[in-house]
Amino acid sequence: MDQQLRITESGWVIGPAVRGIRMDSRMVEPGDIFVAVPGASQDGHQFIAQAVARGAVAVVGEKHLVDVTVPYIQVKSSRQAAADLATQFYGHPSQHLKAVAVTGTNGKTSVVYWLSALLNAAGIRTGLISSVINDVVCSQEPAALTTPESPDLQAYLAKIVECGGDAAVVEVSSHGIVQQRVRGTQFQIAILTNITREHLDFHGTMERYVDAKATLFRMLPEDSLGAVLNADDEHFSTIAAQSKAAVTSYGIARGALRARIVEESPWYTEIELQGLGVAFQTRLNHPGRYNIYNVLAASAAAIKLGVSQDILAQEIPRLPQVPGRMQVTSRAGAPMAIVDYAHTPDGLYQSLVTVKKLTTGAVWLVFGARGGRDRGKRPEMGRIAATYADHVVVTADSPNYENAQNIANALVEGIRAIDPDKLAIVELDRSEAIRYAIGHASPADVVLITGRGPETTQHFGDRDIRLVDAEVVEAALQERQQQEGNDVSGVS
Ligand SMILES: CC(=O)N[C@H]1[C@@H](OP(=O)(O)OP(=O)(O)OC[C@H]2O[C@@H](n3ccc(=O)[nH]c3=O)[C@H](O)[C@@H]2O)O[C@H](CO)[C@@H](O)[C@@H]1O[C@H](C)C(=O)N[C@@H](C)C(=O)N[C@H](CCC(=O)O)C(=O)O
Ligand SMILES: Nc1ncnc2c1ncn2[C@@H]1O[C@H](COP(=O)(O)OP(=O)(O)OP(=O)(O)O)[C@@H](O)[C@H]1O
Repeated sequence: MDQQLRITESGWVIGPAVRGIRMDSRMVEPGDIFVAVPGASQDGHQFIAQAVARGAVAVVGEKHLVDVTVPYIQVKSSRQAAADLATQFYGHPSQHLKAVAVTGTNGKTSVVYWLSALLNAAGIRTGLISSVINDVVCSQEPAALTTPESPDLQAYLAKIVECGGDAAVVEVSSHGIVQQRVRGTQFQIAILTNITREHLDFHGTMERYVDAKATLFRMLPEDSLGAVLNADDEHFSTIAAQSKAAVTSYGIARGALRARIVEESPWYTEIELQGLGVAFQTRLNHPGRYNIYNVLAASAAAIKLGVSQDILAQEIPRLPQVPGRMQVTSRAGAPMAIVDYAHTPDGLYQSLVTVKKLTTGAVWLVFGARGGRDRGKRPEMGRIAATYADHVVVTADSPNYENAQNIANALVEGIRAIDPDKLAIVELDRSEAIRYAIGHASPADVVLITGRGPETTQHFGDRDIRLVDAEVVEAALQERQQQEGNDVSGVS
């Protein structure tokens, strides 16, 4: 076969027989180009022979290698090459779309879902790339990462174009930015929700974490529709200063688009949106002040993309439930159970203060912390749990390769520092922990289960367990009902 990959002074030349770009040898099919990436736990260069055996027609890598049996091109950065190759191979799909990036510590998925709902309601056919699903307008599949690797992202964007999409809303993690997964994607708008502590295992310091987020805004072309930034966030000025493109701000206290709170109830907020050419009153049927920020972010971007005030006023009250975010299950005579994805200190704080307003009873919190991630946030999350919950059940999240008991101990340390009496129990079996809280709570109480939202798999080293919090909640509520039925029949 003719050589299918060359690099020239003007860039990559990809042959007509190339079928795709792969960074994982296990996914290689005949005709693919394999890009070997040195990773945190493995080195992609070790898998070149496997990729070639599976039919790779060319290989790109960072090491000097002489024994590769197909054309091998050495580059400075494999991740950069993968992004450049993928963007070119898929025909620069973002240039045919209104592409919007959403980044921030918390709220990305909510904003991505809500913005795509607003755009679709306005007749702008919108694809959605998120940590929950990747929806390419004519089909969708579950997501593996928050931001797909660059070849996958470009393939999704190309599919959105092929399916007749007009826009794409992409959830962009800080890992994704640093690992160049969005390189080559031409965004028209980049949204920042907020920046609080997270992922310091990966970034090292808050300064580097903020700078990783800022990279996305440095990437925005001057003639794009610009940055949409939370004016109430403490990092607003730092990020705004780095955008060459226009900055549109939003907020409750300040911002070009502001939300005046007309009426605040535990379950909804009546808000008046003012600025950017709109002024109207509407109702957000999702609890929590943080969701006002999420709707502001989505609305500001929607307005920039031409969505009218009438559509916003009509659609905001029916914005969808984001899977696993404040997902409520209630049964008569039993405590209300809420599954939420809060997994950062600020997310947990927001979630707890919101839930506290939903009940006159006590708040039970069932939570853990993910293994292999930012250890420093654990005692802080323990302190927040003890401050805002009435009873705390410590359990396992996905421990990954860490010891679940050690993770729990770090959470307990934070709880004990505030109030040892808040700790109801440490139960590492997550199903049992949820059962315990639902079994012991009073009907007026709320049981909040945080950290995993809609996730379906708990990872213990190399062992995976299927576990969906909402399913365990259902089973626990049924058990409670049965138990109460038995108790009543026992009495009579
Ligand atoms: C910490 C991190 O970002 N890890 C990512 C990184 O893994 P790594 O560097 O450890 O890769 P590795 O396992 O050492 O393998 C190195 C290379 O060899 C390849 N390989 C590996 C095995 C094999 O048999 N054949 C093969 O070709 C891998 O595909 C990879 O390209 O590169 C891999 C592939 O390029 C990613 O899949 C992997 O994401 C893992 C799955 C992950 O969980 N990442 C999380 C931390 C992540 O990125 N999360 C953010 C969001 C976080 C948030 O918002 O909370 C996200 O965007 O999803
Ligand atoms: N604007 C916000 N500010 C603070 N906390 C928020 C905000 N929006 C949502 N949260 C909390 O964070 C949790 C995760 O929300 P969401 O999934 O929208 O964020 P995310 O940034 O996409 O997280 P991830 O990237 O890890 O998927 C929610 O369940 C809620 O508890």
